[in-house]
Amino acid sequence: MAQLQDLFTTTIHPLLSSFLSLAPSNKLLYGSTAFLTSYVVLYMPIRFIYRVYFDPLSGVPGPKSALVSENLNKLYWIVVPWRKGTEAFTLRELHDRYGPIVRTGPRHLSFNDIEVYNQIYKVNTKFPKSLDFYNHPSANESIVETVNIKDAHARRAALAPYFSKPAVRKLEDLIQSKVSLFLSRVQEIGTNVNITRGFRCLTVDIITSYSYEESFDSLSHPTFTPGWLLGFEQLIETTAVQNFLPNVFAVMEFVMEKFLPRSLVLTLSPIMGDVLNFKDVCSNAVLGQKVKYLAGERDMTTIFAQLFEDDEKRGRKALTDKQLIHDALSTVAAGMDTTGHALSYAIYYLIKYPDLQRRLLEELKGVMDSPTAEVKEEVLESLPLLQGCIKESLRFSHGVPGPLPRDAPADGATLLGHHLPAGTVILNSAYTYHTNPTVFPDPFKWDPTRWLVEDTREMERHFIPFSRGSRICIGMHLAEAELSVALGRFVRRFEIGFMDGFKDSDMEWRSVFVPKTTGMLMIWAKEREE
Ligand code: HEM
Repeated sequence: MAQLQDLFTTTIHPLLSSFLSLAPSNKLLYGSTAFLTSYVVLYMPIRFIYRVYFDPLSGVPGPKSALVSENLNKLYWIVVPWRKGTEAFTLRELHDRYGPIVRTGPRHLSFNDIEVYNQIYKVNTKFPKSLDFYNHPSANESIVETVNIKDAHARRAALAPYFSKPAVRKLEDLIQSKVSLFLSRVQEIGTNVNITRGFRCLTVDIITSYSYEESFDSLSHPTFTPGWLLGFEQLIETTAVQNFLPNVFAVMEFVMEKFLPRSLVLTLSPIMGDVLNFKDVCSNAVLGQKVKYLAGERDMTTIFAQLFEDDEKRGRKALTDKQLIHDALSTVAAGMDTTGHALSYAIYYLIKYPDLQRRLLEELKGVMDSPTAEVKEEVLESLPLLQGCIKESLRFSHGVPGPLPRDAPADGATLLGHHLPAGTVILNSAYTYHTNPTVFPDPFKWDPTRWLVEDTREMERHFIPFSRGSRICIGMHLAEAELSVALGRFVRRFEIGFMDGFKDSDMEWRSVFVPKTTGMLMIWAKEREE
């Protein structure tokens, strides 16, 4: 006790007194330096030791460097240029090194075990989407980012009837007519066709016609490059930053949207300008429709119309304007790039492997006697090689390749023999499952014939482009119909080839929520003679 008193009078007291006698600006400087130093030199090492040896997750294998700081881990994927968007690849490597469960951060566990996956992504799951990830200010009130299980269930229930298989069958005329328009536009352009963007325009015109009665009319753009698409491409680039600094992004967005003329925003930050333009297109579409609906135009058969009013029978409130805008934005995003990307991969590989293209053409000729013949989706769905090409392209594009994080429930969970306390964030990446060499031999080979064998059950069990369970992709049947009709009719109609200058490396991707290729798929297309 006497020693403590000595320490106080000889060291601490003089230090404190001289600190208190400093000028206020010096006080701030020395105070923050002392705080930062003790944070880095004392707090961080002690916290690190606790995480490595004493934390409830300390028994889970994984790189110890990942336990230093949650924020540094996130920052790593944002600021190191060559690591941007490569998290999915790293997670797969970590599973190769450490096994089916890896601790990838202080609170983060990644899994590579399909039974665990099925337990988490199931109907009536107790594992909600994690706010650690679903917090992007531009979409955090959308259905996709609704983390509360009950709220998400109510919002899905309102949309589900519009996306069931029978409902999508009723959309066949719309899908076929948009595909016809798309094919004639491709024929007209003929050379230097940016088919990556072409497929995006096709899928977005379908989903916007269904959502708002009027499509964005992207297919009529001379080069498939409408302004809003550039905005979308920029928005998707900002997802990691939005996730890391949601409040900063939200404030920036708010200030730029409400207080600055758009021309100035476009000069100061072209990315933000494009993002806001894209947001405007989506919000004008949905709010414009709401005005018409509330003015008495009630005979709309679109997805959004029923969300403008309370549904007393089901105890559901009308969506707020912010929810409507976020849904409009995320439905376009969810439905466009995923489908477009799978179609681009199919075309890329069919050009690369002409023998497979010839085989597919023969199959298609069996149901379409001329390059421009009509064919029902139902018929295309029954063609084994076409469906093999679609499955393989979905396996290669993954839907969302990186983790779709879920939280451990409030009372924790035990997975693969480890207890996960509440607050644990659980990661599962489609990329890891889709490239498992035991299930998909030679996994990086695009091989649609792997789906033509008698027993595909093991592959199907590991095939998760649309996710599973109560948060499975709501647009899955629509996407499947678009994929069959667009790919089948495209290959039957055109001879195709790469443009000079196109390189295989243009199709390499990194994950910005959805995959983003380094370049665009540039092709020529010429109508077949027979
Ligand atoms: C090949 C095409 C598609 C793929 C691979 C795909 C994939 C996915 C995946 C993996 C999820 C789960 C995301 C998560 O857990 O956070 C999802 C959710 C969703 N998808 Fe798709 N999607 C496709 C097409 C579509 C289409 C055409 C629509 C049309 C509207 C759509 C609308 C949605 C919506 C609204 C959700 C959120 C569901 C929820 O959170 O409960 N998707 N999709």
